[in-house]
Amino acid sequence: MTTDIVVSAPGKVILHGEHSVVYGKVAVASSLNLRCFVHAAISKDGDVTLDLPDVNICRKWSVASLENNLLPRLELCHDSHGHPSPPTEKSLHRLKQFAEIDTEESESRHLAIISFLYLYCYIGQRSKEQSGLPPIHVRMISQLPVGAGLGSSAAFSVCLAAVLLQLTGQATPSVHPEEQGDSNSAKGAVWKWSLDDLLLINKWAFLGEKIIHGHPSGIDNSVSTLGGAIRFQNKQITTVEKMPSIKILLTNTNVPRSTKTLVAYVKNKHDKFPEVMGPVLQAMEGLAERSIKVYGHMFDRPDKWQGYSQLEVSFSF
Ligand SMILES: Nc1ncnc2c1ncn2[C@@H]1O[C@H](COP(=O)(O)OP(=O)(O)O)[C@@H](O)[C@H]1O
Ligand SMILES: C[C@@](O)(CCOP(=O)(O)O)CC(=O)O
Repeated sequence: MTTDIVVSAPGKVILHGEHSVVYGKVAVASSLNLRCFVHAAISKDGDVTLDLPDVNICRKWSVASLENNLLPRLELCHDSHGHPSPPTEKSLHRLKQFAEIDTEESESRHLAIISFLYLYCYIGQRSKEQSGLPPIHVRMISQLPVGAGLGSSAAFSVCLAAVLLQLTGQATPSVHPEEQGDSNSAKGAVWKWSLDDLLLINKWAFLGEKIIHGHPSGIDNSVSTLGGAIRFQNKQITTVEKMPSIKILLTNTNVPRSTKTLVAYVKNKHDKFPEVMGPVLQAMEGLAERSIKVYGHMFDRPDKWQGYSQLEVSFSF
């Protein structure tokens, strides 16, 4: 059994279509060179530990209490497409009770605990390695600012899904043949996931995102799982093959905000003013499609400056 692993996943920037992607419009996102790292191991003390120093959380539970007091009280069901469903109202209440989180007013950072417990129970009970839930120690550290729109929650969810699937034998990376590292051991080697495993990780990471976000489009977890740049619409992912290397200045205002609250704010506007919001979302899609073409031209031609001025038109709208 795998006992000691490190996994990382990148943050993202949504270049076009932030928010409109939630309403099925085309969006473009690119991964960033800022990553979330998780170290996970089978623990020797028989406990489950969740250590999240970035959000000042460290919790420990015994496997026995998780198996006896939480797992049997959760409604773990699949939707009509066979995908794992987010917690029902009842399950959410029980998760919060178990984690001793205020059931009425929980902070966004506490959703990381709920997400962990739900994914741990759901994935853990399907373990191919052992009967019963595994005792594990999980520590996560991120280079991404939390709540700054760079996909910290998605990178968190991707790392979480990947380590849980790997520790329970449901997904296994293999050493990349051309990058073996030290020939006597796997140390220094580059590990790669198969596409099937990546899609499995993405599926579970989406569940984590649903817990933290409410109603995510799925773009963040998809680009964080697959890397590179993607075009995304209604859960359909296409790699943007002709993506030029461009410079983007990202500024952290140091004013954190909750994506869940912002998405709910836009939904409220959409519900109240559909005749205004409809054309706005359509226009955003037009800009996304136009920009994909500009990226293609920039990729093909060595003189990128002309492309930058065309991109400026998209961004200045
Ligand atoms: N490094 C981390 N450690 C623990 N939880 C994290 C971390 N990064 C993100 N999260 C979870 O994601 C939430 C932030 O998500 P969100 O509001 O969508 O911001 P972002 O735009 O950064 O994704 C945090 O409150 C926490 O629940
Ligand atoms: C606002 C939205 O388009 C992107 C959210 O990104 P972030 O979690 O704020 O980094 C929501 C979504 O696509 O699910």
